[in-house]
Amino acid sequence: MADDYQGRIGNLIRDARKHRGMTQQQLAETLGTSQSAINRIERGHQNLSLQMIARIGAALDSEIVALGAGPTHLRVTGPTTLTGSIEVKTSKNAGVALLCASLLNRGRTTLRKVARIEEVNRILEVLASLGVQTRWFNESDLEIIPPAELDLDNIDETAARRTRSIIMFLGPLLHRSDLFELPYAGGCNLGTRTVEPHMAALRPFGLEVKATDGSYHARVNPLVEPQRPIVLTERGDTVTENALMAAALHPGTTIIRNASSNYMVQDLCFFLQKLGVDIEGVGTTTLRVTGVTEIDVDVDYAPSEDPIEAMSLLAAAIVTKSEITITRVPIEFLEIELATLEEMGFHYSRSEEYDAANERTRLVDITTKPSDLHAPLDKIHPMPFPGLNIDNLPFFAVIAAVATGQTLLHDWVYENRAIYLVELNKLGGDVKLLDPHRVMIEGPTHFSGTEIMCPPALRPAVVILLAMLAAKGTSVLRSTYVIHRGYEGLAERLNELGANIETFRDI
Ligand SMILES: CC(=O)N[C@H]1[C@@H](OP(=O)(O)OP(=O)(O)OC[C@H]2O[C@@H](n3ccc(=O)[nH]c3=O)[C@H](O)[C@@H]2O)O[C@H](CO)[C@@H](O)[C@@H]1O
Ligand SMILES: C=C(OP(=O)(O)O)C(=O)O
Repeated sequence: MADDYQGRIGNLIRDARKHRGMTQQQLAETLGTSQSAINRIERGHQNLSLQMIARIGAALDSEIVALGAGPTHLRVTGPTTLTGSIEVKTSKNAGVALLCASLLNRGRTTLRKVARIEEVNRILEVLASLGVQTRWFNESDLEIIPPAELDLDNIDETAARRTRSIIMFLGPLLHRSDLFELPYAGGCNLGTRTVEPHMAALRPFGLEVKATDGSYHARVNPLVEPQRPIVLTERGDTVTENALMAAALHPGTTIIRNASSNYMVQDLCFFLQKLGVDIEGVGTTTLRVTGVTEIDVDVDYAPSEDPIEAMSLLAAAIVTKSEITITRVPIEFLEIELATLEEMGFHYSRSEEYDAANERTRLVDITTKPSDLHAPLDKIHPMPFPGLNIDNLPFFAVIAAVATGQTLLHDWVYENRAIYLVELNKLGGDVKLLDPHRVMIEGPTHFSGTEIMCPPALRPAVVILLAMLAAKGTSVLRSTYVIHRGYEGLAERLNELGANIETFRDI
């Protein structure tokens, strides 16, 4: 039995290592051991101490090697000053949209430099359960090959329920099946997130959905087609993407009004254009889509960089008063954030613009200058693009905390996200919740380290981590899955800039 147990652990470690794209040699170097020792461990020929298992789990930074030891935590020693250069990864939100859109294509889809994050992993698990073959190569390129028929009865419900993005299967699937079920969408716990706009946008394509027992029961009438422009009642990102994907395989022209023109929608449009779908109005709120009856091409596409990760890194530099260079910043999706920061006294320089690999999105490199910030004259609130991005709003909480004066943040969109920002008080902040949508933040704050449980929302969780970087002493951030949902190797990459963040598990 003992041998069997060691063998199973060895297999888990090998799978997790491969999943991270690491060689045995690389893992050995991280752990300060030899490649042959790793080889022995993976073949189940090594008796491992619990401590060693925990160290391997931390090095692989993976929930897969939980080995019953539970979630990962971060121990941060501050205050930190960051130096050096960091590259922005491609976006979570385009990544998941493109994975869903790959279901439109009967040919092979290759996506370049996809962020290796848990949200992507969950969608890959769902795709695998439907019979889609996916394969990572070159570390972060992804090949997706669909089967002739999707195995819709076998959908991985556990994976599906952990992401909001599963809702974007509706648009492509309505072309694949007349009757199917999808588990309810999950994602960040931000209060009620309606799916009604999705149903309204897809009804003109014949989709009727009944929501019961934790599932959406979908029935498609293929004879129904849009008779007039589809007017979205909300300018939402995923609802626009769903309408686009439904329109892509609808032969004829569909007009979508009040469409989101946000970054992930643009990436999806560029991808669909490569699949042969004609789309006019990309970057505006009226999209004119002329679809095709079948898509069967080998397509290669590189999504653009993540404006939210870029904002997170800017916030890291600002709260730690550091000079760092953030490369590959998608500038058109960060202009209002930067203008607001400039009004607050933030100094930086930027390079000339250059093209992202999709040849459409404009990028710059930004070098931050340590600055003394003051509160803005007006409140800060988000708007659909080209406004200040709703996912960037939480970062203004930790920035406002280090600025002198009072800043009002108004998150009119989410019922529950602002609430988590009050957690900054545990680190010495002065954040008052005026109502579920508004927080008043008074600075400057001298953060000091403490232990905090990760809020169940990605951006607020990262906000707390950034405050910990600036905090004096040791902090612990517990249960960090939610961060891995949207950021690849954030702790390791911040450590490369000089942060002191250790990943550990309870054993
Ligand atoms: C996978 C993905 O791409 N997720 C993004 C997407 O989620 P997603 O498109 O799923 O966003 P939701 O549909 O949840 O919309 C967010 C909230 O905004 C409200 N709303 C939205 C638009 C509008 O014009 N009026 C309005 O009231 C909705 O009712 C909802 O409460 O967009 C959100 C808002 O940009 C981002 O936070 C998410 O990161
Ligand atoms: C709210 C977010 O994501 P999701 O839509 O995946 O929950 C986010 O990216 O901050």
